[in-house]
Amino acid sequence: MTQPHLTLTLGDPAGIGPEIVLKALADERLKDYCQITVIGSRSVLESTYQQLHSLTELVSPDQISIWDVPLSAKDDLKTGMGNAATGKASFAYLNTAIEQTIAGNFDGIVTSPIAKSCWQLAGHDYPGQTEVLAQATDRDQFGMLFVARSPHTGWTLRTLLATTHIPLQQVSQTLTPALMTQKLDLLIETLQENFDIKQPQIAIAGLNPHSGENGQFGTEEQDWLFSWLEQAQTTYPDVKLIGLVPPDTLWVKAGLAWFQDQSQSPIDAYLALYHDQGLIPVKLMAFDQAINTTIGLPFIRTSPDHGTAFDIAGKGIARCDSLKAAIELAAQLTGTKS
Ligand SMILES: NC(=O)c1ccc[n+]([C@@H]2O[C@H](COP(=O)([O-])OP(=O)(O)OC[C@H]3O[C@@H](n4cnc5c(N)ncnc54)[C@H](O)[C@@H]3O)[C@@H](O)[C@H]2O)c1
Ligand SMILES: N[C@H](C(=O)O)[C@H](O)COP(=O)(O)O
Repeated sequence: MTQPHLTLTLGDPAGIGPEIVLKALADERLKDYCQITVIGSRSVLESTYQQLHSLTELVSPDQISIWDVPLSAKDDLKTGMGNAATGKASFAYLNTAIEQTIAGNFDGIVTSPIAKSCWQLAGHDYPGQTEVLAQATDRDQFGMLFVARSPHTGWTLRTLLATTHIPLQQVSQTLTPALMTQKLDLLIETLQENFDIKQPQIAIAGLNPHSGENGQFGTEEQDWLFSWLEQAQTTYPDVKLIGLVPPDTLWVKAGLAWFQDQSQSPIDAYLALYHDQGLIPVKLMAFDQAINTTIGLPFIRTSPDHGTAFDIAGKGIARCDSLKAAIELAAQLTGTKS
């Protein structure tokens, strides 16, 4: 089987993207999994290399495949200071990757972090890269799945977010039976098709404290979530749906399976109802291992679970582990894409 040819976008050029790209690609083992072409500014990679190669191990830009998307001469680039120019540049890197992947020149996309605020400054009103990818591929059913394999026990934590970049006060009104069904359908398809888990066990979080405590602390569970779950279990007799688990204890066994013994949790995936309900435990346990995987696209797209880290950009101390894990997962899943 030929190796997948992935494209890796540079992300916001003022963030840690250029540094972690050169750090990750310094690992020769990645060549065992895939070919990689970086899409971004060659000059930014060269200046990052000049600035940091004496502090940390980096691959030289002349040793890697780069699809150069130059910064415009007037772009004001200061490492650690995202702005409209860096937002414009990172938006262009992503769109070039999408165009070339749709054209069949790449098998999948790995995206380095962008700053949503810089996209806004550049006039691109998207909540993130996920929505750009979905719009460009005409997909209205897609999901944000975080995948992380424990370096302690080998157990894999998978967490799908039912809602993502919306204000907390909008979560309850955004959650509907149709949305939950859409996300659960995608999750089950992904577990069965891409992870070869034919009869998955999926835990679903409640929304309110203690899942509403019989309506005492909120009524969404009683009003519709419990009946939706019952219906969903009937729809999927081969899948074990567990819930609505009170969110404050939902992750306890995941923690034991992550740090102590994988048999502590038989759960193949967690369905969290909103961004931080799912990502606080993911990033607490697995910050350096977790991979953001967009499900529902016609091609594989992964991304590290962290952002542009403007506060440490240019210091040579950013870790590339999550990016490397994203590259490895993209290579692995490209082979299984149905
Ligand atoms: N995948 C993505 O594109 C992605 C993910 C999350 C946040 N963001 C965006 O990034 C910007 C900054 O977000 P934030 O500050 O909330 O989160 P962040 O992940 O950029 O940083 C949070 C903290 O973690 C540290 N950190 C992050 N990545 C690290 C790494 N690889 N190695 C060492 N330390 C690391 C940072 O120094 C910072 O202290 C925002 O605009 C946000 O929207 C993008
Ligand atoms: N919510 C993700 C995280 O915290 O890692 C990230 O912001 C996703 O954003 P994109 O849609 O731009 O991948």
